[in-house]
Amino acid sequence: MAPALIESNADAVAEQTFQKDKNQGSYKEAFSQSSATTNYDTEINGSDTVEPAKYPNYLPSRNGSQLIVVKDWDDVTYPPYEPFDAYEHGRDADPSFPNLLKEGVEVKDITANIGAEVHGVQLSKLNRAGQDELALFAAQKKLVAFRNQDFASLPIQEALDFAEYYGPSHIHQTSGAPKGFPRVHLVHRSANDTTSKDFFEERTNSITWHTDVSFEMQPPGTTFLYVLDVPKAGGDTLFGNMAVAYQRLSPEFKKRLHGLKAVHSGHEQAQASIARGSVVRRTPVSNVHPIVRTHPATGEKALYVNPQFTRRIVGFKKEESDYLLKFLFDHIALSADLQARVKWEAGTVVVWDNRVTAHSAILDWQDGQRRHLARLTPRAERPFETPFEEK
Ligand SMILES: O=C(O)CCC(=O)C(=O)O
Ligand SMILES: [Fe+2]
Repeated sequence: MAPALIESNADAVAEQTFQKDKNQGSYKEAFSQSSATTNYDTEINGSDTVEPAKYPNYLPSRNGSQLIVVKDWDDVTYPPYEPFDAYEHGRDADPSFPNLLKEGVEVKDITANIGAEVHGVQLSKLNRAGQDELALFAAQKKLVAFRNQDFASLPIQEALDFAEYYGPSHIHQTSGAPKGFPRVHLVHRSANDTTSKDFFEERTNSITWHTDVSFEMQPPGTTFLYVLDVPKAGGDTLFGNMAVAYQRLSPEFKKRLHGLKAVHSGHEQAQASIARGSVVRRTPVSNVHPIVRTHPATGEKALYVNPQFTRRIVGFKKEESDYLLKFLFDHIALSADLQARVKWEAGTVVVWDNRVTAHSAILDWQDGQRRHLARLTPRAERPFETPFEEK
């Protein structure tokens, strides 16, 4: 049986993987749902009795975001995505970052392999050159936590306009959105939500490594996540450096991975949403991407597979594919030496590059506290690969 957490939440923001139960013709959850859930059932538009949201304009709304409940694939809100020419602003950046990291700005690496924390920059005030530098800086550091930002207090449209410099927003197929802003992806667990207990009745941990919506033909690149309400302790987000994960492999193993492609599927996430009586906004898709992708600004190669959406290596038999993917997923999950966790505090905006990282929410905070974040998700180029190079 699926954990009660799934059943009591109308929508799951974090991507999930479900397995088809062939006998029943229904979908069963096969992997953990992360802590990132949007709960329509217990709270709509701020009717929470425990602790009001600091940013009620960012609470999930069904009507405002034109969500509809669909029972089959005929009745969807948005048409399929068409290919578009992505422009990589990181390529235009001055690598000495004169507009982003002006004198007095403090940059502290979070770990040796991934992440930086920055004080003294106001993202919303960056000029275009500074925005270009931000794309390159995020690609190099993989994730950057900017503290004391005004993003959450800006009109939502202004925050969206800032992010859309990097590419057209992704509209999530199942997640919640604030009223009138379907292009904002919400991560929300209300203060009166007590379903984590049920979750851990069924699961030993909540870690769900993924890269966002990798099933799309043109998945996101530079991505923004900012905090609205945060628990007193816990609710951190884990990030892993997938370029270092690639570099760690032996030359012979890397050579074998080059040229391989894998199927990434969004079908199960959509089906699971329908099974919960929730929403699907677009006909679900699968896409094939290279297992090693190259970053368009840095030229760096990175592993591009994740346990939430990557299903099968093209051309391999099932057992071969399962075996290799299990190794890669374990490699990503176990390599704490290429990971960092972001501790959210009021005013934090994390900018990360979804092309060269994986991440996971962590469900560990005490019930009775709201956790509420918003994600802006510009879409980028179709993943591509460049040949293996002997180092
Ligand atoms: O809730 C979190 O910490 C992360 C959620 C997430 O995976 C996302 O917004 O892409
Ligand atoms: Fe995510």
